Amino acid sequence: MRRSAAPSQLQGNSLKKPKFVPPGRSNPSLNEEITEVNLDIKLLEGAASNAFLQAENDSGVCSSNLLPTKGKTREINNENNYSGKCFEASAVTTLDSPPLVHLAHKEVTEFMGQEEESDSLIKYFNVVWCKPSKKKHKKWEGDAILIVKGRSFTLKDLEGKDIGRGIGYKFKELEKIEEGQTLMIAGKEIEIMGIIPPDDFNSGRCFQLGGGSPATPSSQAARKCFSNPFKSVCKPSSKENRQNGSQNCKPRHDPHAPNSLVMPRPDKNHQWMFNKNHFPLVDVVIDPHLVYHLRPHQKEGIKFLYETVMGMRMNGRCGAILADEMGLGKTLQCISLIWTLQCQGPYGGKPVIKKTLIVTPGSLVNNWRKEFQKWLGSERIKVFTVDQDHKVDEFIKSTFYSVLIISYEMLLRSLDQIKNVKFDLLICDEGHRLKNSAIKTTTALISLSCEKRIILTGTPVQNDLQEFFALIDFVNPGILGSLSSYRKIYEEPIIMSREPSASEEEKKLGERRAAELTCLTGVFILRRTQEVINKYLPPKIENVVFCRPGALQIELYQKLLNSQAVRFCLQGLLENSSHLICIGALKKLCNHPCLLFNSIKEKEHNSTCDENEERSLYEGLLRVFPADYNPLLFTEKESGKLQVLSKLLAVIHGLRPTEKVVLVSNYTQTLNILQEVCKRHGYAYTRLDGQTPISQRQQIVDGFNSKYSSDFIFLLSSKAGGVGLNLIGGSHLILYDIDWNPATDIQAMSRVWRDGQKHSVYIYRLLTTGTIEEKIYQRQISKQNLSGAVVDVTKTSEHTQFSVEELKNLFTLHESSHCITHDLLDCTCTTGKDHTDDSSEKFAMSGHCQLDPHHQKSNSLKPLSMSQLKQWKHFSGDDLNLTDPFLKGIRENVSFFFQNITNQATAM
Ligand SMILES: Nc1ncnc2c1ncn2[C@@H]1O[C@H](COP(=O)(O)OP(=O)(O)OP(=O)(O)O)[C@@H](O)[C@H]1O
Ligand SMILES: [Mg+2]
Repeated sequence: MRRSAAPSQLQGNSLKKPKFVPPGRSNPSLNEEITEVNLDIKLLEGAASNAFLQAENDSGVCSSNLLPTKGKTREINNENNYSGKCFEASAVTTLDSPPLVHLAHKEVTEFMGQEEESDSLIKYFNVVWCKPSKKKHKKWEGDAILIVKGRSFTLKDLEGKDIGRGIGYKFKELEKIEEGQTLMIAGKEIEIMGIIPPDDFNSGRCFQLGGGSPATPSSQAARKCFSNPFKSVCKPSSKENRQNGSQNCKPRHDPHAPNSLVMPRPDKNHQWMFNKNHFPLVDVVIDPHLVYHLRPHQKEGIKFLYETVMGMRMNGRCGAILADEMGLGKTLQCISLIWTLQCQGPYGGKPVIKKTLIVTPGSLVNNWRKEFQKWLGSERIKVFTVDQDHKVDEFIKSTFYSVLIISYEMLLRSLDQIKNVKFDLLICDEGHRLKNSAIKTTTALISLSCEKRIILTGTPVQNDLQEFFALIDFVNPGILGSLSSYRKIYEEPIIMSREPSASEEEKKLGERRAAELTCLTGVFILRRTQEVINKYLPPKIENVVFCRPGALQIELYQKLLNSQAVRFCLQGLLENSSHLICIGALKKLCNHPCLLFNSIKEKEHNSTCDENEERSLYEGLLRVFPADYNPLLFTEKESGKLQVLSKLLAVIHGLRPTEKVVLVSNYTQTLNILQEVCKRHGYAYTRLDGQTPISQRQQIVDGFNSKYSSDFIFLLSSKAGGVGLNLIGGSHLILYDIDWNPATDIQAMSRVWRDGQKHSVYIYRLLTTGTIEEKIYQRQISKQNLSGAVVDVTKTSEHTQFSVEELKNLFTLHESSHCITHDLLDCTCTTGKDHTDDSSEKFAMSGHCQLDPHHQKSNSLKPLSMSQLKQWKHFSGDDLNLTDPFLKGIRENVSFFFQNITNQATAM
């Protein structure tokens, strides 16, 4: 887009130009409400007919012109400067500028009669605007989008906000608008910079970069991002230095060697921006020592990271999100990048970075150190990990280390010191925790001046598009504009288009905006799914096991459902979060009745009057327990799941005595019970939960993974240690309970099926049949709201708000069903229903249902959908044809199984 003098005139009057912000730089001063962009088309369509009604209510309308009179132009002006004033447009012509069209008057009477002007007459233009002046060199104040339909127009700034509107112009004048023309509208002088194709408007692209493509440096701020990335490393050099430099300018490794991995060369534009000293171009070649180990997707990933942090993919924007699914080796890709940039660079071979900061969850600090050691040995890169005995000070004082690895918690504590260090590269591992820009960790990291930022995450966005914005804005600040403009331009249309009541028009707009957002952010986000490493991994056998509840559980469950508290919830009589207390009690009961017993006792001893609901929930429950009930002496048969678990452990131990089990729960109290079961059966175990000191975590993990370890079971709290851990010592993973957020469960399940795993992996997810656990599972697999909109945007964690209908469903026990999840699938097979031997045979022969044969079975770690679940094999617990030896061993207490095998061809 030709931009004439506008950008050059920005200098020196920053206060007045906040809206001249390219790639949607945020404009915090903008508080006014923004007109809904997604309704533009509607607005414009309605504009003609509603014009007079609107005018009457619009404070910006000149009252004397309320009823337009013949020969007068009506102006609607939203700008404060002009508010309430009737702007009489006058011809302002300068010698050099193109002739200014004075938009002239209209015939009001004609106006109403000419509504038939068709939709196809909507036109969009890029413009720059300023206050009217006769000066030759205009002081353009901002970019804007001019939308013209028939006789009406709307002028929007790049945040999507209306900054001017008008109706009633002579059709001819609006029709003949062309590039370079200057107009006076809405009290502003505008220059038409170019025509915007309708697609660019509908996609929202025109609001970014003033209509330029992401790869074109089209604006001031985009150029500003080209701040010399090498300035700290590659000092401006004298002629002499340059010559010396040139002599050493050979690639560090042979770019022509077989299997060499050479990074893409910067293009002319990049060279012009960053190689002012005209150093010779040198190939950046990844150390063959590393290349030897790299998987193909990792080679691609390194190229992607290299190009992104070098500002080669997007106008000097240096932030990247590597969102590969879990276990794809994001750590190795980053280590390769660090090692490369620390030793090499494209201009004269000068290294690009000196110091790197890696921020990671506490339990992974030592895992990073180990990975550096694993791939680069201890001599190449000197890595400093912060812990209680090794403080940031030590790193600062020494010139020995180039990489600082620190936990998020420690970062907050040492922020002041860290701010004093010049880091050239910042890597945030498990960076989805930065999804909230208000939290301390995010603000702390934002405050670091480092431009090259990488977020690593296996679960990029768990909740919503605003969280997605926070991640994007962290790595490439301002790229999506301010939060308010992002909401108007992307979030609202996308969400609106997914509402069942969305009109065709809204649907289309939402789709286009989603596509545009994907396109815009896709330049610096890379996500590969687990499929890419499947072939390097052993088979995975995933089972969902529906466990029959014990008699005590059923009785207590019914009592809970009949309690006054639950009844009030269902009648919508309780306003606060008492339904969560009911849900919590049911979940505890599913894990084991003794957990519920403990809660009741606890409430008995220290209840306050505002806990009436909880007491009413528990009323009469103690009588259901045996009189001498001792929670410490709990039995396995009291809980369906515990009974199955106990059998399962015995079967695994019996059939595969050398294999190990990772046993996961979300609750420490439940882990205590599971630990007690280990003790009772004499199983050697180790445990990692929120209480485990960070310094000990890696040791515990290493111990378990070691082939010399005698531990049979690893007790893991998914919330504390679910992310990032490598637990390949275990080949069986049992999820004892279920979380509302599928990402938590997926994270936990991904700990064992990853690179380095030698055995077939067995995953068991235990659910209590007919209970709330099944409902949560269904919610996990059926809720896909925004999935696929941008990245894996899955809105699932909203578990605090339920409609009465939803609560009714949650608070129902389905005693007679073998598996309500299967009942819901509308599967024609008779498995799980009362069936004869015949029917079970029929099912066994077909292996599994194929109700949806066109649906591709996916091995990716995305939350399952109902239709994917239909593809899984399923068996009732009493299926005589059950061949899986593990399932056979536990079938007695199981009402139903779902099973899915990945990499079956090589299944052992
Ligand atoms: N090319 C490779 N060859 C062999 N092993 C590899 C390779 N790449 C990675 N690994 C190993 O795979 C395991 C998983 O890697 P890593 O921890 O980096 O995964 P990740 O992508 O960070 O997953 P998560 O999202 O769960 O943290 C590690 O033990 C790592 O050493
Ligand atoms: Mg990781």
